Amino acid sequence: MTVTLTIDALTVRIPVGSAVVHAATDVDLVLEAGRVHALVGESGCGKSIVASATCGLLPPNARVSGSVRLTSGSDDVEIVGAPERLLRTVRGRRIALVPQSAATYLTPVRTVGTQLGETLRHLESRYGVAELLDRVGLDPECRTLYPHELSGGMAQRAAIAFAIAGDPEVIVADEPTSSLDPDLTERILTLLDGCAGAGASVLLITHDLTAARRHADAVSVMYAGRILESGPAADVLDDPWHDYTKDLMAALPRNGLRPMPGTPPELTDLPDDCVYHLRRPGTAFSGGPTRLVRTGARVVRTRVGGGS
Ligand SMILES: Nc1ncnc2c1ncn2[C@@H]1O[C@H](COP(=O)(O)OP(=O)(O)OP(=O)(O)O)[C@@H](O)[C@H]1O
Repeated sequence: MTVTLTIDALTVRIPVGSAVVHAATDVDLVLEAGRVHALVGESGCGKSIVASATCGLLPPNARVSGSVRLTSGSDDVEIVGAPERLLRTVRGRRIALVPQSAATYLTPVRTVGTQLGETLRHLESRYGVAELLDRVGLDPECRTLYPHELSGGMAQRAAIAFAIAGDPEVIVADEPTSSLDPDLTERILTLLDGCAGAGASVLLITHDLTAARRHADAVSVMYAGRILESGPAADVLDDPWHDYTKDLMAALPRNGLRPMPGTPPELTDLPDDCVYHLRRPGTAFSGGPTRLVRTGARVVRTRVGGGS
């Protein structure tokens, strides 16, 4: 059965003291079954907030509008605003999150094996503890370790084992390889490819544009809470249309390491419009109202009445 996760006009505002963080603005994303969709963009642009929203795990004081809809045949579940008892039936079984700070999700006083075993029983999983640890490249002996005995990379792999335990329809992996060496990175990304190959929708949040190019079918580029460009990964990353994506690509070592202009903005009390023109004066894509314009399989945020 084809399952999709459709994020539609997702907007998240988080009050912090007397200010408001514009953590996500009008985010549209469609995750299709059997495909890896990469979400890229600089630190603090809102990628993890989108990840949390897909699993109903936003901070309790967040103000959320828009929709995150899981569709499978005639079964339609809306995540935004769903009661916790419904979310509990969805998390792990239908949508699983590989959190960015993997170690903090484990209970410190129980071994990895005990916690993973409980998760497997709860999800009525078809896997065993040793089998899952092996799939993520961990020695099955790791079952006897406590979370504080895991390195950052081991904790990340343990988090992936928890996420895939229930064969979820959607896997949201928030920088799952940031603490791993190149070999393990490749192994984990290949494992996620395999999950997509078996029918899952995978959202891969990453700073690694080369990995996104190699492993993702589609990519969305995010800046200051907004999607600026989306489309097939090879098209967008080899031939970017938006100036922001061009700047990101030009900053890669293989493209000459040209530094990004300026620095990313604070997301506190941003104006209503896209703000990339403040970093790159003269860009035709930002500076005034913008909207996402579709051309074939590609979508690019374009200035209304003056875009390129
Ligand atoms: N619990 C929270 N309360 C208030 N603001 C938050 C909270 N979580 C995230 N933010 C803010 O929301 C914005 C987006 O953060 P987010 O973590 O989603 O960025 P990111 O793109 O995932 O960054 P990175 O690549 O560094 O992980 C940032 O300004 C961040 O400070």
